[in-house]
Amino acid sequence: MNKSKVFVIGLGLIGGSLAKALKGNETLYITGFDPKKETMEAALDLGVIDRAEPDIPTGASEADLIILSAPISGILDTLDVLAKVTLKPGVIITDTGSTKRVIRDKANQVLGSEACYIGGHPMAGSHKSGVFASKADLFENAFYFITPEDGEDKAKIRQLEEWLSATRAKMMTIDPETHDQVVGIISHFPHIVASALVHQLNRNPANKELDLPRLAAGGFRDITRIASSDPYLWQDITMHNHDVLLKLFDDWEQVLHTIKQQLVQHDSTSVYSFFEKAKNIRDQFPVKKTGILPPSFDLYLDIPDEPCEISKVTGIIGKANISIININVIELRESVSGVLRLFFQSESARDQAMRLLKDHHYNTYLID
Ligand SMILES: NC(=O)c1ccc[n+]([C@@H]2O[C@H](COP(=O)([O-])OP(=O)(O)OC[C@H]3O[C@@H](n4cnc5c(N)ncnc54)[C@H](O)[C@@H]3O)[C@@H](O)[C@H]2O)c1
Ligand SMILES: O=C(O)C(=O)C[C@]1(C(=O)O)C=C[C@@H](O)C=C1
Repeated sequence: MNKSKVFVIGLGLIGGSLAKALKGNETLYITGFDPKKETMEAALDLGVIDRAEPDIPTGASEADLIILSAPISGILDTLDVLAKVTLKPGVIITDTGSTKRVIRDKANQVLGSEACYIGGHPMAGSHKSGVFASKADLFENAFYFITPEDGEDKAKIRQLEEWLSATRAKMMTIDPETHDQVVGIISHFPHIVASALVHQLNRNPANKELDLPRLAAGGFRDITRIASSDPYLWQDITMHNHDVLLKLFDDWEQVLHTIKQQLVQHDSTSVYSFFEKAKNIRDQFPVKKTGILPPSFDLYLDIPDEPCEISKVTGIIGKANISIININVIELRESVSGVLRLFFQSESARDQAMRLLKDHHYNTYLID
């Protein structure tokens, strides 16, 4: 069979996950490049790609689809490199960058008019980075933004969507400007807020004495999970969506100012409305299977108070190559058996872990 060649440039979390998903399509042959030698080797060893390319021009010149999945600055640099390569006629170039306007402008500036660049952005990810965190099902049920230019050849858009359909994501066409505003609200600004909450905790004098992270319960952990993301990636994203974010700071300051004034004035009715309105809106969010806010699938189990009990549990799960995204020990005091709460990224991972632990005679249960 004459396979179409997909060349993935940047084999981290997103490039690796896309490569793995696209490998599920037998009509595609996946090649890859990453400037980090150890990432290339790992991508080959893990079977993420079929072939490692020695450099970008070599891989790009043979490709039918080129996917740019480096950090945004790397995507911009790669466009400069691609501009000097003789590409196959009909090749489609897409990217996964978290902002779209800057990349579209650069593609228009450096690629010839015959080149077909169609922007893309899968709306799923993680606070983890790198090829080892990549997963074939990362994008399942998530939205996948496609940002073609007005007048783009419809057959090309269909072809790209068909190749990307192996991700089982939901394709949505949007223009780059609207895209950047939308992701500013639902992704970029929340990352700033999550990191700001961590800074707020850290600078409070009580932190020195009481070690506040130790005391923080689920709420603080949930809302700040994304603050564990790669700082370089988020410097890069926020600097490339600068104008949208500055406007959102104005909105944010207004929201905080309003609730602050209500508290200053002891206006309990308005304070109630503040929380009630947010709850009503939040409660109507559609339930997601995976995607923008990957839910955690939690498993509880009783553990005896014995040395190394937690590492025994994580060892059993780790051996089966199942990732635990978080662990919480509930009421484990000396000589008293406790409850361990394990968080998984998917229902199937949680259920598999449950079966394994049952096989090892642990008492496991689910709580809604
Ligand atoms: N992390 C997320 O949740 C998420 C979600 C959707 C989209 N994105 C976007 O996808 C892209 C990749 O993000 P990621 O999370 O996979 O990051 P990552 O750090 O896991 O992977 C990036 C990879 O690109 C490589 N790289 C760095 N500079 C390069 C260059 N100049 N040319 C080629 N490769 C280069 C790195 O070595 C690394 O392997 C970014 O543009 C990001 O904005 C990220
Ligand atoms: O789930 C996470 O950890 C993410 O940060 C994923 C997330 C997001 O903010 O929702 C991050 C960046 C993207 O471009 C798309 C998705």
